[in-house]
Amino acid sequence: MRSEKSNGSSIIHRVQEMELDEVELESEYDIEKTLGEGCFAKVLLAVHRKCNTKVVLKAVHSEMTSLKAFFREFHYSYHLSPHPNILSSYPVAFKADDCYVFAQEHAPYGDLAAVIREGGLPEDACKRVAQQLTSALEFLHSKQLVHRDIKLENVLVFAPDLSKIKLCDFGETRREGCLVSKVKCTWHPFLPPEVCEAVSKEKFICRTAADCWQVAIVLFVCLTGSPPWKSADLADTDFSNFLKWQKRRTTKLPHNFRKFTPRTLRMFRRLLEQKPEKRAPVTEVNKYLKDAWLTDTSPLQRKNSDNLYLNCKDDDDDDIKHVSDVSKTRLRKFLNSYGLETTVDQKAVAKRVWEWVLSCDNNADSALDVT
Ligand SMILES: Nc1ncnc2c1ncn2[C@@H]1O[C@H](COP(=O)(O)OP(=O)(O)OP(=O)(O)O)[C@@H](O)[C@H]1O
Repeated sequence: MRSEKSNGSSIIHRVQEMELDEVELESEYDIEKTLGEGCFAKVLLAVHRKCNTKVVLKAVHSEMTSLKAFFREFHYSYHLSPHPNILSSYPVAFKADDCYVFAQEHAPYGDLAAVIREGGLPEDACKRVAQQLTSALEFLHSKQLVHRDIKLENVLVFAPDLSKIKLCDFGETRREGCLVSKVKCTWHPFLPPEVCEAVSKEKFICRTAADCWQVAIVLFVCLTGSPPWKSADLADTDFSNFLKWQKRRTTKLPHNFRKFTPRTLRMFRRLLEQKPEKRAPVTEVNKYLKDAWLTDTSPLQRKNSDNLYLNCKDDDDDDIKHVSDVSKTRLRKFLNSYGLETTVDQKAVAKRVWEWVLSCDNNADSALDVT
């Protein structure tokens, strides 16, 4: 076995902390808009006045996260940046008002949740996502890191035909083998069974296999437009039907898997293996990239294909934003009906975020951007 030092991964496990300068955000940056809002952070598109450079500022509320957690996210984000399918973070971190802030590059087309359409995306676009996401995770896993929160919102889009995507949000990233508790705020349908069954606050071992499961769910959603089940536990009929088929207790293929070719089914069977120790590594996906994935292209998928390429020719940012906002709201509503896995008091978070939004922004327009 190679030592950590010889494969160059030791630096990445040594999270560096530093003195954070206090910066008055509005005096150094023009805040153009709020790009996104997660459970703990607000993501702002800003122009650094002195350099006239457009950057994205991820501002994590200091009451909702520890300095240690902030440094960990900043450290991993920065050190993983060299990979072409990982969002680039800049070596810029500071404190502003009640937030810890670091800077990133801007993804002009938002996240994958905004692109997903009812009926699924065209097969070639899904394969492009598969290849790039796999490459990013291979890189992470080679450094013994586990992302732990692979979902549509954490895959950013740099080209509307999905020929360039990047993985982001390393707030939950941990070293493989360490003890972790459940990710606090994520979509339930994306959780692997070993995480679903862990009791809240209970610690369990962090494994790369969790990312492999989540990649499979992301690909399933890309190909069909919705997740395969509400929750990966036996009480969920869709999941238990899949499990019966997977374990060859029945030949009856679950209805939502019927559009896949035998090769795609094999890929899902291997990546969605119930036991993490038996689950295929993320590189499994590469074995199927040259195969056909869908038995037939549905009319909806054909329409979505036209839209995807139409976006490529369309230079009007506002139109793209409108289409993606509508799509994202639809998907969010849908996933909400499936349940958000969270131990966070959502009302308290929302109240605090709003207080913070109002106190951070001098300008009422940017506060209105928050969805
Ligand atoms: N660099 C970027 N360019 C464009 N949009 C971005 C960028 N970074 C984040 N976003 C948008 O902001 C959203 C939230 O970002 P991010 O996942 O980093 O925040 P978070 O608070 O960690 O979220 P979570 O709820 O997953 O913990 C993303 O889903 C995306 O829509």
